[in-house]
Amino acid sequence: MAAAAAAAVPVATPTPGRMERVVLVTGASGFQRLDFVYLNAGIMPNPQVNFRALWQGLMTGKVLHMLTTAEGIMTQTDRLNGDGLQEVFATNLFGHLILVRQLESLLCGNEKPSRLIWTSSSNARETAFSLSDYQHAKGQESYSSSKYATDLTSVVLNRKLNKQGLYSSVVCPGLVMSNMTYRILPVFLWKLLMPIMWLIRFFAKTYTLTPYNGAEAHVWLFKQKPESLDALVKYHSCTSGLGKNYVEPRKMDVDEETAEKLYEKLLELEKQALEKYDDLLDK
Ligand SMILES: NC(=O)C1=CN([C@@H]2O[C@H](COP(=O)(O)OP(=O)(O)OC[C@H]3O[C@@H](n4cnc5c(N)ncnc54)[C@H](OP(=O)(O)O)[C@@H]3O)[C@@H](O)[C@H]2O)C=CC1
Ligand SMILES: CC(C)CCC[C@@H](C)[C@H]1CC[C@H]2C3=CC[C@H]4[C@H](C)C(=O)CC[C@]4(C)[C@H]3CC[C@]12C
Repeated sequence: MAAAAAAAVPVATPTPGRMERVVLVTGASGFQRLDFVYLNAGIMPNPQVNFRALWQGLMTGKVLHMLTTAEGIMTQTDRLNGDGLQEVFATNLFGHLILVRQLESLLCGNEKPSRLIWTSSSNARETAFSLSDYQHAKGQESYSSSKYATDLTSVVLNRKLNKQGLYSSVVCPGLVMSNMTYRILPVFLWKLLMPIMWLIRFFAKTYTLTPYNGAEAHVWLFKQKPESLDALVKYHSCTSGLGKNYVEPRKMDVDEETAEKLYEKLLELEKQALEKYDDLLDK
């Protein structure tokens, strides 16, 4: 059991709507402690790319920023899930937070520090997020909002739980070919674009393109001492034009007061969700 407990535990993080799976997947009672939890599940439903804006970006010198962050060129349409929550918020952030809170006793107060590693994105943007609409019911940038809320949540978790030996980090894997990106453009088009993207990579180092390259920051973080990491930094997987992988730390644009306020709202929502699913939880 000690060996199992010392291993990194990859968990699919279900949305609260699939609360049964939280208990099933964690099998929490079988472990004495957890060293690493990677929080990676994510969705981007109904993505729309504004190619006209991308073209204008080319004319105005903003194209590289657009190609790496998708700022100003991507929108999504979100919907409510079966629990009455915005689906992107619930999947990309809230489901993970519920999981973390359920695992808190295994993550905190251990001899060795425990680690949370959230897959965020360079698409996270403050202007897409609003405290008064933290689930992003009103806008069309639910993905960006959910990733910004993820960054804020990680910052608060560090403030609250570092003393108890829990450290949280956020990473961006860069642009990776995955099921998510294959829903943005068809696979054949991405394949045709590949030579162009290899060229773009000479200028945009976050064009990691493969899951292997995209995992560079995840693997790098696994090897770092958590005390040496900066809670206000996002760790980006990068690949050079010649294909060498490395990690670039970049300061996040986060306000700690907003982070605290968001966390209060998340805890309130968690309380409501747990009351609703009380009978399913392993007590
Ligand atoms: N691809 C990219 O360019 C980038 C991706 N990211 C982030 O990386 C992470 C992984 O995405 P990526 O690999 O690209 O995309 P994929 O679509 O390939 O993977 C998403 C994963 O999330 C799981 N998932 C989705 N919804 C739920 C749910 N409700 N409950 C449980 N699991 C769920 C999926 O499981 P299943 O298949 O069983 O549904 C799947 O394993 C995401 O957080 C994404 O935002 C960040 C930056 C860039
Ligand atoms: C010549 C090609 C590369 C043109 C492709 C245009 C768009 C389909 C893509 C340009 C930028 C891409 C993205 C940037 C950031 C990603 C972000 C980090 C993420 O988390 C999910 C995917 C991205 C939004 C991605 C999506 C496709 C682009 C908009």
